Amino acid sequence: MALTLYDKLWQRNLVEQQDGETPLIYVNRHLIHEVTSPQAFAGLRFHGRQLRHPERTFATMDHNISTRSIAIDAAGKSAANQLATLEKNCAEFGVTLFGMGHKNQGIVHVIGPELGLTLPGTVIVCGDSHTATHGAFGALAFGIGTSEVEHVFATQTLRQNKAKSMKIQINGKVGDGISAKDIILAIIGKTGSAGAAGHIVEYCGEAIEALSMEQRMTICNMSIEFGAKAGLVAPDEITFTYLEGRDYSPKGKLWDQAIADWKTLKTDPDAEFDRVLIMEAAEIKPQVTWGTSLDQVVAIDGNVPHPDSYDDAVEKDSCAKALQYMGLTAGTKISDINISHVFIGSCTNSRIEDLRAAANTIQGQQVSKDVTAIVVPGSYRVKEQAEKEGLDEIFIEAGFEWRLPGCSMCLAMNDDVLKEGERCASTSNRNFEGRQGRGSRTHIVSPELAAAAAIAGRLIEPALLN
Ligand SMILES: CC(C)[C@H](C(=O)O)[C@@H](O)C(=O)O
Ligand code: SF4
Repeated sequence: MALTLYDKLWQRNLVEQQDGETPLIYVNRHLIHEVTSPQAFAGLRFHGRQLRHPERTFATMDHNISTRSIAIDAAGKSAANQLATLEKNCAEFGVTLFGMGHKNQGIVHVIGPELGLTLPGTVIVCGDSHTATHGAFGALAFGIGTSEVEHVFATQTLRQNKAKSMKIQINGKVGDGISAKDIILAIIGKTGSAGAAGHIVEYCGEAIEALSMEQRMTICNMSIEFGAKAGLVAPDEITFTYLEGRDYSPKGKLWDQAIADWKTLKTDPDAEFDRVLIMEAAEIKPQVTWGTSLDQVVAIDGNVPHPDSYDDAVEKDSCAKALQYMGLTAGTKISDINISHVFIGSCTNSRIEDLRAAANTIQGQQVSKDVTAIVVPGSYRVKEQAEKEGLDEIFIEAGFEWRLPGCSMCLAMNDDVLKEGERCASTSNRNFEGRQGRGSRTHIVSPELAAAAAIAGRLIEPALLN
């Protein structure tokens, strides 16, 4: 029988499947952070259990750390408490921790791939919804709840039903200046924010194959934002080149064996998907979200929609509510929307290529006097690389703040918080009400568009900046 990539991943990681029971799958790598692990460790302690395979779990501090200082208490007491708890738990249970200022520290979904912890064919879980990011390597990767984190700690397995499959094929080549972020936002605009609910999405087609690993991660990262359980891209030469020589990648003979195995990880030509969506790359323009869900998105040359432009009563209503929350009037040109803040960061767009793209956009120009702009690298390794290339200086000279790695203003769990009514062009992945601070207004965009907006003080197509 012809199999999809997902079928193959499922088969190779299935431990046990009994009639009438939820199947059990093996977990190769378990990533944890300070927010969703404390109760799971407490559960282990309560039951007097150990980790089944402590060497398969890796911890980092990312969500509520300060981006100004590596002091553990720099972002407040409750953050410090959570971070100290993670430190204590990792020491007690024998888990490798990349803590404050460690050279491997960073956002969990940035460090997994860059350390070579994320490998094709494996199952990777984390108590975090953007675990889908790692699917860019042809790994089955998804977020789990805290009680599941405890289950994985204790057994290195997970109870899981097989999901449905969906193929999203992007034909042809994207136009100049179109980024991976624009592709995924255009997909979500087309499907709606529950468009892939319950499905594992495989992204394919010429436009996807042409993407670098970092760009593929941007796409897979946002799979969860239209309801997908996980996203996948079949591993290829681009994947292998990226992984070769990374700290935890296989070496020597094992590397050769791994490559031979990974080459089999692709959907068979006649395999069938439960759903298929086909789009043309050439039709995708730079995207901007105008509302409070990811499918409330238009092209940069478009206008803020009117509630009456929707036939569906629920959509009409959510458009009206979003306009009110966002302080926008229907019909306004997107490029007439002024912004007060720019955030370049998050597990969607804080890797070296994102920072290069943003730096390249602003070269020689100054951040608007009405805008506060921050750049938060995704990890210490990204930060180090960026500084080696002089990107930090380009940002600082233009008037950006160059911060320490972390989740930062993606969800404002630390002290990088917007005030009520402040409007941010953000490279992160969620524009929900209050996401970047109570009453804050978020426009999700690519790194290029965020950088251009910082200079112009308004949402603008990067190509029109000069
Ligand atoms: C804190 C964590 C549970 C959460 C998630 O699961 O996604 C966060 O990373 C987010 O992006 O909202
Ligand atoms: S950067 Fe944002 S989306 Fe990613 S893990 Fe952190 S809070 Fe979640």
